[in-house]
Amino acid sequence: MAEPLKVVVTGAAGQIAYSLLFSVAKGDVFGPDQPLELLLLDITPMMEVLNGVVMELMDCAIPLVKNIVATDDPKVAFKDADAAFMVGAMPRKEGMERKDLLKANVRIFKAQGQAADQVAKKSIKIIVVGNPANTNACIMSKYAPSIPKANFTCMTRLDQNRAQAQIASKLGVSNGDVTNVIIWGNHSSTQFPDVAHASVNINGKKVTVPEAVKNDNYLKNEFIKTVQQRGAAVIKARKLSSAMSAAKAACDHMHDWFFGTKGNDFVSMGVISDGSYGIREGLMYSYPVRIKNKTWSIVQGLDINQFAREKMDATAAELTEELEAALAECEA
Ligand SMILES: NC(=O)c1ccc[n+]([C@@H]2O[C@H](COP(=O)([O-])OP(=O)(O)OC[C@H]3O[C@@H](n4cnc5c(N)ncnc54)[C@H](O)[C@@H]3O)[C@@H](O)[C@H]2O)c1
Ligand SMILES: O=C(O)CC[C@H](O)C(=O)O
Repeated sequence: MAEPLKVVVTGAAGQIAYSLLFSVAKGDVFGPDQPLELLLLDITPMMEVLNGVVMELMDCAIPLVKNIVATDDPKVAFKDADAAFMVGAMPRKEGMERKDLLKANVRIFKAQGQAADQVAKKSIKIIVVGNPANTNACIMSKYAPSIPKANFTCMTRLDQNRAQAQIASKLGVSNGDVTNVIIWGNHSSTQFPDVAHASVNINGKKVTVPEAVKNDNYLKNEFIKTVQQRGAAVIKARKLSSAMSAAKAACDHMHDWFFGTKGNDFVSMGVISDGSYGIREGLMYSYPVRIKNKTWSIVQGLDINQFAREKMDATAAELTEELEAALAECEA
C-alpha cells in the first residue's frame, strides 16, 4: 500500500468539515487505495468539540485512515502536508455584509500561509473554501512565497454544481448529463455563471445548453441570478451557511485536481490569473480549467461576447477591490 497522504482540514470542528471529513476519510477524494493521515486544525476554544469529531472519525473504523492529529497549532497541522482544505473561517450570517467577513477572516489566511510556507511540502495542493474564498487564497499564497502559486486555488465548484443542477432541473435531465458550465470570477453574487459553452446530453444526443433551453431571457436573467444568490438563499432558509453541498463541492474540486478532468471536459476553479481573457494578472479568478497529471491549465480560446465580457469584468473589478482591502488589512 502507498504511504499515507497527509491531508489538512482547517475549521475541522465546524459544519462543513463535519460532512467533508467523512467523504475524505472513506476515499471519495484521493481514491479507495490511498491511505490517509488526517491533520485537523481548529482554534483553541474548539478543541473539545474537535475531540468529539475525532472520536466519531475513529468510530467510523475506516481502514484508509491510518492516523488522526487534532491541533490548534498551524505548524503541527501543515507539517509535510500534501493537501489542504482551508475551511476554517467565519461564515456569513443573515444580516452580515461580505466586508465584515473579509476583515474577520483574511488574517487567518495570512497566518496559515506563513505556517504552510515554513513546514508544508512545496507540492502541497490547497483549496480555500473559507470566505471570501478567492481573496483569502490570494493572501495565503502571498504569505507562502516558497510554495508555487499554482498550488493555491479557491472553490467555485459549488457554484458550478448549483448551475449544473439548475440546468438539469430546467431540462428534466440528470445532473451528469450537463457538462462544461463555467463560473467566471469571484465566489460571490458578482460571479458569472455562463452556459454559452456548456452541453447537455438529450436522448443520447449532445446539444448546446442554449439550444436545448431555447430561452435566452431565462439564461441571461433568472438562471444567473438564482446561481449568484443561492448561498444567500440557503442562509436565509437554514439560518446557516451551506455545508453538505459545500463539502461535496470541495471533494469534487480536490478529486479532479488529483485525478484529472475527463476528455475535453472542463471544470471551474479559482486560480491565479495569468492575464487570460483580459483578467488582471495575480487575481484569484475562477476560470474553466482542464487538469492533467495534477496540473491545471486554463481553457483557452473560448468566444467571449459583449454580454459575457461585461459580466467577467464586473466580477474582476470586485476582486480587485477585495484584494486591495485585504492587503491593507494584512499590512495594518
Ligand atoms: N467557497 C464556497 O463555496 C463556500 C461555501 C460554503 C461556505 N463557505 C465558507 O466556509 C467557511 C466555513 O463555513 P462553516 O459553515 O463550516 O463554518 P463553521 O462556523 O461551522 O466552522 C468554521 C470553523 O472554523 C474554525 N476556525 C475559525 N478560525 C480558525 C482558525 N484561525 N484556524 C482554524 N480554524 C478556525 C471555527 O472555530 C469553526 O470550527 C465560511 O467562511 C463560509 O462562508 C464557502
Ligand atoms: O455568504 C454567502 O452569501 C454565501 C455562503 C457560501 O459561500 C455559499 O455560497 O453557500
